[in-house]
Amino acid sequence: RTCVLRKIAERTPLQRLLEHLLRSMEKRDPQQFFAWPVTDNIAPGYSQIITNPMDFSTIKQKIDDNNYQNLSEFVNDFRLMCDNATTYNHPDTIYFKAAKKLLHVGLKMVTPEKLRQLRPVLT
Ligand SMILES: COc1ccc(Br)cc1-c1nc(N)nc2[nH]cnc12
Repeated sequence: RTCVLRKIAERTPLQRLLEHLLRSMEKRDPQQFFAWPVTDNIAPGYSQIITNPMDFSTIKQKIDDNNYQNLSEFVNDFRLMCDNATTYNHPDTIYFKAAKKLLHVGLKMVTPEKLRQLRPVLT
């Protein structure tokens, strides 16, 4: 009988910060346009136009894999996700507009002032 030692996934402080920010950002995407990877079925030719796809589920996986070394890498993926939507979609589409709004709201969550307010909550 092999006794497998289960490594309980302990969260680093950075992972806890990023998970909190991810949850807050996901709330600002009620239509869930950014919840999952964009497929070529949904958006014809997407994979040819967007070379570095990104979405919230991928960001979540990277947090769980402890793939982000710092906040900036997380913010870069968030920005990439929004920029992809404004690259592929025309300005008069709901996706372009949703991406612009989401980027703006999301970046406001990571200002020094907002992060200072978070410290006691997360530590
Ligand atoms: C996962 O993507 C979607 C899911 C459901 C629906 Br309806 C639309 C999208 C979507 N469509 C397009 N053209 N551009 C995007 N950028 C991010 N989302 C999208």
